[in-house]
Amino acid sequence: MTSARTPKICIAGAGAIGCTIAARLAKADMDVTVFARGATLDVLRRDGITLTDLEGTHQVPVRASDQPDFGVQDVIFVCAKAHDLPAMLPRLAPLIGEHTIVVPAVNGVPWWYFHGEGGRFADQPVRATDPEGKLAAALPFKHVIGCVVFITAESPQPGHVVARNPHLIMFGEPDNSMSERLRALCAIVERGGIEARPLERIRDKLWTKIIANISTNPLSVISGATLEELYTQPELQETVVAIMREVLLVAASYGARVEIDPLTFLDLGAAMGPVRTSMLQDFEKNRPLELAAIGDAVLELAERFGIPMPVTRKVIALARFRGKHLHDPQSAAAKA
Ligand SMILES: NC(=O)C1=CN([C@@H]2O[C@H](COP(=O)(O)OP(=O)(O)OC[C@H]3O[C@@H](n4cnc5c(N)ncnc54)[C@H](OP(=O)(O)O)[C@@H]3O)[C@@H](O)[C@H]2O)C=CC1
Ligand SMILES: CC(C)(CO)C(=O)C(=O)O
Repeated sequence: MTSARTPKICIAGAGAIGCTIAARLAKADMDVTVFARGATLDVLRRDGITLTDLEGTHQVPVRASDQPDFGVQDVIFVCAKAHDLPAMLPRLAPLIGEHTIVVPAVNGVPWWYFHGEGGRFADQPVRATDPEGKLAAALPFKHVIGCVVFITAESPQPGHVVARNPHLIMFGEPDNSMSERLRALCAIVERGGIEARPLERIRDKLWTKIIANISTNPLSVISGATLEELYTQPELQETVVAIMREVLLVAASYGARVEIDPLTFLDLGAAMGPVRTSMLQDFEKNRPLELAAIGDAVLELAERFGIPMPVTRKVIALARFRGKHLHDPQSAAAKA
């Protein structure tokens, strides 16, 4: 991002998070193009995005394409599930120029986690998130700005999204610097009415979000519970807290400063209301579950320090079992 002209922004992935960000930025008259596909692409071209958030319902026209032929972009928000990135990221190559910023708005341990900061594991891959090294090969690390998405959103039908909590995204350079481009990115996002915070230690907040996701998303698939239920019902709360304690130890081993204790987590999470996690939404739509980035990657990082995670491991396995059997037409779960 180099000049004072209106920045070109691509939102790649037109689901719950992608449509929320795209609608907010397009509504603020920014130069937004959505990289979408299938039925969603048709809806976006015809009706634009219909976003319901705390400010009401907005119908926002957007440009949309399934071909990366709309020129080099200043910022690309990658808004797909972690397991879809190896197919999506290489397709975005024509949109990436020397100064393009790429922001993966994706839950879990990012594939770039060990890049930029130095330390004991410097430049090592996260195998669970980038098993074949396709992401590292598709995108030079210098383009990446990390982010943590604190938005809750659901897409009941293509091109429609409901996001009823306040919108907050935290951003940070992988090398922890407070760069010009980081501040410029935050200014763009703020113009769209999304609170944007530039951080010097993005990994601290990544861990905060990882703790939220790993302690609730897989358990929501097993139980069908909302965030409010997971954080308040005694039968579920005990497992949520056990997972949080296990992950806090891993986060601390990597030097992360997580300021929220498990009890405060419960209060904050319960206040989010009857939200269905993105993993529960995927389960109900019979889609693959984001367990590699949200679950396996944390187990992988724990193993490097020899930290056992018995509760977390079992809950991930149970969620995987449910997901797998829902996809198997012969299973009782699929026939039910
Ligand atoms: N939903 C939420 O409340 C939150 C989600 N997150 C995280 O944000 C990320 C995005 O989640 P969410 O928006 O919920 O996910 P969705 O599944 O709603 O959206 C993902 C979108 O990406 C599209 N997509 C996938 N692969 C491609 C491709 N190769 N080319 C074009 N489009 C593609 C999908 O298209 P198609 O439908 O055709 O498959 C879909 O529209 C995830 O990591 C999630 O964990 C973070 C915070 C909260
Ligand atoms: C809403 C929240 C925080 C639940 O863990 C989330 O990130 C998700 O649904 O994936």
